[in-house]
Formats: sequence, C-alpha cells, structure tokens
Amino acid sequence: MTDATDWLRVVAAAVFDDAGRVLLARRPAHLHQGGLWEFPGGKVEPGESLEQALARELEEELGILPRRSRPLIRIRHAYPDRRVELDVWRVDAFSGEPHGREGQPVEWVAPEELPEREFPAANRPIVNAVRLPDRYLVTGEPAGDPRRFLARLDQALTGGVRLVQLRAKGLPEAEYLRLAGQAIECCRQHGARLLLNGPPGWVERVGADGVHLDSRRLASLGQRPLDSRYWVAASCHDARELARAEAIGCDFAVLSPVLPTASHPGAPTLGWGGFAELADAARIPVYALGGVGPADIPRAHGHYAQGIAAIRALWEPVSARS
Ligand SMILES: Nc1nc2c([nH]c(=O)n2[C@H]2C[C@H](O)[C@@H](COP(=O)(O)OP(=O)(O)OP(=O)(O)O)O2)c(=O)[nH]1
Ligand SMILES: [Mg+2]
Repeated sequence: MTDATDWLRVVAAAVFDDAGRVLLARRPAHLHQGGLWEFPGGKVEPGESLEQALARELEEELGILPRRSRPLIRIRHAYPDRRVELDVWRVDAFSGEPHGREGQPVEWVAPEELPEREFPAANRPIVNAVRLPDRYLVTGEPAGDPRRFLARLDQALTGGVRLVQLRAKGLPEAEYLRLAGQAIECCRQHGARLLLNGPPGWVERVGADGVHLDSRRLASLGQRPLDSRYWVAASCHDARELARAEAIGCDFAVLSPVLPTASHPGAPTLGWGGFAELADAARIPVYALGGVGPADIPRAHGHYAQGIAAIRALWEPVSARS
C-alpha cells in the first residue's frame, strides 16, 4: 500500500494571458527534471492550503498574484527517484508583470505549440488539459436534411463550443463521411476541432482532428490507433475502462453517467462523488457526461473534471428543451 506521505505535494499553474497564451518556465539545470519546461510552481509547505501555496509560489517565482484561478487537473506520477502529486491550477487573471524572479527563462506560448516543448514525463496529461476546452459537444443523431444538422452545429460553435464529437451511429459509411467533411469545414471556420465517433481509419480519410472510441472500440484496441498529431478520446464508465484508455495512450476520456438522463432512464449513475473518485485517480483529463450541462462546469471543476460533455445541453436549442 502507498502511504499518502510518500508523495511530494506540488502546486503548479497554467497562467493565461488575454491572448490565450500560457506561461512556461525552464527548470534550472541542476534541479530535479532540470532543463525541461514546466508550469511555474513548487512544493506545498506544511500547513498551507493549495491556494496559499499557489499564491506564494507564483509570487516567489514570477512576481505575480493570482486574481482568478480554478483547479485544472491533479496528476500523480512516479519518477524513478521521487513521486509527485501535481495539483495544477488554471490562472486566468493576475496582477503584476510576470518575470523569472529566480533567473529562469520564461516564455508565453500558444497552447497548440505546447506539444513541441520538452516537459517532465508527468506533464503529458497536464499539457492535454491545458489544450482542451471545458465543453465537449457530442452531436445529436442527424435526421432529415443535413443542412439543418450543420446549421445547428454552426449555432453551437457560435456559442463558443470548440471541441466536437460527430456521433451519428445511424448513418451508413458514405453518408457519415460526407457529413464529416462538411462538419469539419464548419468547425474550421470557428477554430474548433472535430473528432469522429467511428473507425480510426476514417480520420485521415476526411481530415478530422481525431477519433472518439466508444467502449467497444476501446476494448478491441491494443494500442493508440493514431499518432500524436491527432486527438484520441474514449468513452468510459468505470475504473477498468479508464485504465484501458490510459494504457493504450488516449489523450482524454469521457466518464458517464454522472446523473440520470432522459436517454437512459433508471440506469445506475456515478453521482458527483463517484465521478470525482474515478476522475482524480485517472492519469488523463476526464469530462463529466450524463445529465450535465454548461451550468455544471464549476461543479465539474471542483470534482476533478476537465469540464462537461453533453449532447442535449449543448446541442438542442434552449427553446426545444423541456
Ligand atoms: N513546478 C512544476 N514542477 C513540476 C512540473 N512537472 C513535474 O514533474 N514537476 C516536478 C518537478 C519537481 O520534482 C517538483 C516541483 O518541485 P520544485 O523543485 O519546483 O519545488 P520548488 O519550486 O518548491 O523548489 P525549491 O524551493 O525546493 O527549490 O515537481 C511542472 O510542470 N511544474
Ligand atoms: Mg518550482
């Protein structure tokens, strides 16, 4: 059994500027994981809350005071020589002008450029969490005129959605691929990403941004089906499926059902407590799905979620909901 005291508790911050760039610092060569890029932060001192530790570290290392922050992800990682529990916060407003107060180089970097930087091994899920939005739209099943479907997609994107899963189980291959091509174009216009809920081989054929594996595909794959230029996500319902998603190298997961839904009445749910336990133990970002919507995003962040995934709450026009 592992004793909680075995873990070195560390807080770190993804500090964002108004242009959406994130601040990186380079670890001094002589330290643990030296020479690599990091999110500024450091060890939690005895008696400190996480927020206190975060404020102290950002003052010491960058000369800034966080004004608006929230939990982003918590990751445990065992290096050969130490085990760290990294509590990473997203800081969206701060006072002061950040600079490397300990002589360390610091740099503002666009999130999409983060994969080109070298980080400590623990940081892979953190980098994904920084790059991913807090809402993940799962499209409703297309029916009838595809133009109506695309208009609705456009509406969701106009509302700020930046990550979409094209879920259309009822469409034959040719129709799915045609719709995917149109949906990708629509997403591009809004700077959004589209993942296909389908065979991974379709992704390169239509130029999508990645694949979303349903439980069946997740169970059938022995390894990550696409290289790191693409997103690979998975639908999970329990610890076993989450472990599988991690083992094959998925970038993130969706965990459901958190709450009862109209589509699965009477099905057992995780509840926020059950969700939080699984999401905290996961080593990849996890979205909460099932009976949740944008209004639940703050609650999701308080329960170790990347954010919320939804069909109903993000797709259907508000007026069409009961
Ligand atoms: N700050 C930070 N630490 C990270 C990241 N990734 C990662 O594996 N770590 C590890 C490296 C270290 O083992 C530990 C952080 O400890 P630290 O050496 O920065 O602690 P500190 O700022 O309090 O430094 P010190 O006062 O002890 O010199 O967490 C990251 O992105 N940011
Ligand atoms: Mg530090």
